[in-house]
Amino acid sequence: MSHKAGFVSIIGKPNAGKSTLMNALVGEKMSIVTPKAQTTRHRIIGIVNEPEYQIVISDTPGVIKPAYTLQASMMNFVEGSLIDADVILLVTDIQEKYDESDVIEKLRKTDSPVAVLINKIDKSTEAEVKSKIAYWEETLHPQAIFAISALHEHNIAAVMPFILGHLPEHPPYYEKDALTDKNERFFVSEIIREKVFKLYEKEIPYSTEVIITAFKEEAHINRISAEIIVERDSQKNIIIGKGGSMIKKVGTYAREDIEEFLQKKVFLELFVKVIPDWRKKDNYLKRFGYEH
Ligand SMILES: Nc1nc2c(ncn2[C@@H]2O[C@H](COP(=O)(O)OP(=O)(O)OP(=O)(O)O)[C@@H](O)[C@H]2O)c(=O)[nH]1
Repeated sequence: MSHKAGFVSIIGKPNAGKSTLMNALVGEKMSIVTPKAQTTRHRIIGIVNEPEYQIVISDTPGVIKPAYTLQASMMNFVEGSLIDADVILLVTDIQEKYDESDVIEKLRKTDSPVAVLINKIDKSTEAEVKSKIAYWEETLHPQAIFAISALHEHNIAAVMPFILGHLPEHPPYYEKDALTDKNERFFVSEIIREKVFKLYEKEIPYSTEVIITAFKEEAHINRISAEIIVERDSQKNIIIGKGGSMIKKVGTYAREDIEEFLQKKVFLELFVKVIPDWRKKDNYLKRFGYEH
């Protein structure tokens, strides 16, 4: 029996709905989804496995002009994901307010087949959809254009045949029962980071990193310790909140989701640590997994 396998990269502006689309395609809550821009920092790989094919999907950080070292390193992931992709899915919010010319520039340089996915059509009229389709036809001449709602899983089924049509014959790259190449610790830190994104405002989420410092698996409970890293004492105070009220909320919400994810009882301990200007320091970026 012939087998197809290949790499699909999802790219687009911050908040366009890339993570939501990947979750819809992979069918599991794989990368974190929040209403704030730039929550996806790493390349996350989700894998769709069927007897006759294996699709490896990367969800990339939103394309932005880098303002500091962390963002420059985030953009390296995007460049890398365009080079090794068999299929590129460009996700664009139908109400996009950002200038998308930098994304379009990147795509003009690639030889891989591109589909434009006009997302969030649940928030628009038919006339808006038609005019957006015409715009993308004209601007990029992609191999295909789909009008979708990733959140409501509308028209997602149409994307699969496009992907499969462009996937080369190839043996599987990963074990056929693999869902992702990231480990449980990674997802646990992502869940905690998601709560930080949801509970704090302004620059706080962007100044934060979460490190899992202990992960002990016992028969009926996992004991997990994590550090929330911030850049300044003032941010530490905000993270902790009055009498520890805020950090308690982070801990409670995160623990509930981690228990659901691991299907096990969890004891979660959180610490807040200040590392001045960690986002500008190469050694910390490296340690936190942002290759440079
Ligand atoms: N109404 C509507 N909202 C959507 C749809 N798809 C995604 N969203 C919402 O848009 C927001 C951003 O979605 P994400 O999937 O996190 O976007 P992203 O492109 O991965 O964002 P970054 O990781 O910041 O680059 C979330 O609040 C989603 O629920 C959709 O089809 N319709």
